[in-house]
Amino acid sequence: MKPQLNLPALTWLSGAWVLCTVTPWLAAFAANVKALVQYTVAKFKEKIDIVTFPITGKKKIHEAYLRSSGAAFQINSPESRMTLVSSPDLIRDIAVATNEQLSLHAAAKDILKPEYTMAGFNWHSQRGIEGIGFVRTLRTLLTNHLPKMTPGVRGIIERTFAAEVGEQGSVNALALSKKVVTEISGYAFFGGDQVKNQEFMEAAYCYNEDVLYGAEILRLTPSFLVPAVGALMSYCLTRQRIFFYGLVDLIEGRLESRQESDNNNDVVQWIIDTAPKDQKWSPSRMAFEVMAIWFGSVQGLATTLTFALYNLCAYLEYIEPLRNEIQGPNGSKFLIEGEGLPLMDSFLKESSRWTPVETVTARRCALKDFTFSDGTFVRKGEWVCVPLGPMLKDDALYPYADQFDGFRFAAHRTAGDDTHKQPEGPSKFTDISENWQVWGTGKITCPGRFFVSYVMKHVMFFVLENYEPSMENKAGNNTLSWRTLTLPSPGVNIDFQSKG
Ligand code: HEM
Repeated sequence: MKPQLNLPALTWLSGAWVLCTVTPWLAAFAANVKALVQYTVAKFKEKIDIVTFPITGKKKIHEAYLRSSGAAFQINSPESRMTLVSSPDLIRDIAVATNEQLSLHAAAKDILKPEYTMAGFNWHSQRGIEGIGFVRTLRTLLTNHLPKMTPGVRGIIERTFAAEVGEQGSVNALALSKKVVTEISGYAFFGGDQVKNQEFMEAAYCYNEDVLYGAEILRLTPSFLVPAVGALMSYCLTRQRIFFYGLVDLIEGRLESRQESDNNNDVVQWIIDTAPKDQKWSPSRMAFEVMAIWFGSVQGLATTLTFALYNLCAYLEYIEPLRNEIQGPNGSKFLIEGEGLPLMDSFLKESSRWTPVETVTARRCALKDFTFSDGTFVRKGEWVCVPLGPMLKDDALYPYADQFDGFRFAAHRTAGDDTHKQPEGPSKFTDISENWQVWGTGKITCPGRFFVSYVMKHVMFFVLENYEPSMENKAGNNTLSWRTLTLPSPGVNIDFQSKG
């Protein structure tokens, strides 16, 4: 008998074979498609994050900080992926990293594009290779000189307010702050004679904004076009050249008349004196150094002062105690010693906590792969930062952080009993601490902070002595966010009524 084909069995068998071989393949295919879709969505989201970062970056950092419960977190920014750390241990990792590992200068170069925006200054990525004379210049020599500057500084403030406000009037707060800060900084940096050179001071006044706007355009330009756009920009930024060559002339003059220069007490002279002797800096190199410090100095100080004036107008109840302080013995002491005024000091510190200009600090570019002590890995070329803005609004660090308390940092015997206690006790505006990252961390802290405190106190002193300030538009939004910055909104005026 011929063997018969068992068709149903065969059909079942081939069906089983198809199921066994094709199903896993189908499953793998589906898994791959799913992974591809997920990857594409993630990449797309990353691109959206990057494109929208200038507008949403600050908010994203704040939200991620709240979710992180103290752990490191990552945010994509147009320049690089940022790893943000807020716990003391991880901040200490940044503080003790070597200059070859994490670089402030490389991150600053990415942001400011100085080779195009600062008259061609292409500084070294590693801090310290070309000396750090600027730290002694600002931290020691300028700070020690502050009390001697007081008559000159008071004269500048008086003249600027007379010209911009008069007996009373409504003026743009940022423009006024920039004017007065530029004049005082000019006096501290270049000396009394150079500030009389109007063309030079006009260029110095505009230089910061030219750098900021120029760098912003280059950051928005596709990378392959940056060299061409940058070269064109350098050509157009004529004020940078006026400022640069003005500084070169000033420095050459100082170097030629060495004897006379010994009488100069200003930043230009101290940069000449502290320049690394073994590197034989040219006048141009010294001029670049002054330009870089000038940029760091004027913009941040003018914006911080603007916010302090805003807060004085927003919280008018502080005017009376602050005025009593300047009219008492603390006021006279400040005019002689250039420091003090504990209530004013606390008010300025609270103002910086309330409205910090920068949301991140200790920004560093990893020059090589870097691993934090908790194992968080940062690839070469990426950035690390500290989320300063969210930390300053954290109840765990600042009790009732969502309330403005102008005297929270003052000793309670001077401030009264109704203020919120800081767990660590009273502190000064210029103090450095683990929680107060406003001035930086570790070996890189702001050497200009004593100058900042001195200038802000003098301007506030003058306002309290002479005016009753208030916001012209009380309901308006006075600030705006761009990237990680908080800036004064355009057109915000303060009404200065004569105190009578
Ligand atoms: C309110 C205004 C200011 C704030 C909030 C501020 C803040 C800072 C911070 C946070 C750093 C450290 C940078 C980092 O780690 O990322 C720094 C560095 C620096 N600041 Fe300021 N600063 C201000 C004004 C000034 C002024 C007025 C000057 C000059 C007179 C100045 C000169 C410098 C210099 C030269 C450095 C670099 C220090 C170094 O590399 O060792 N700053 N500043």
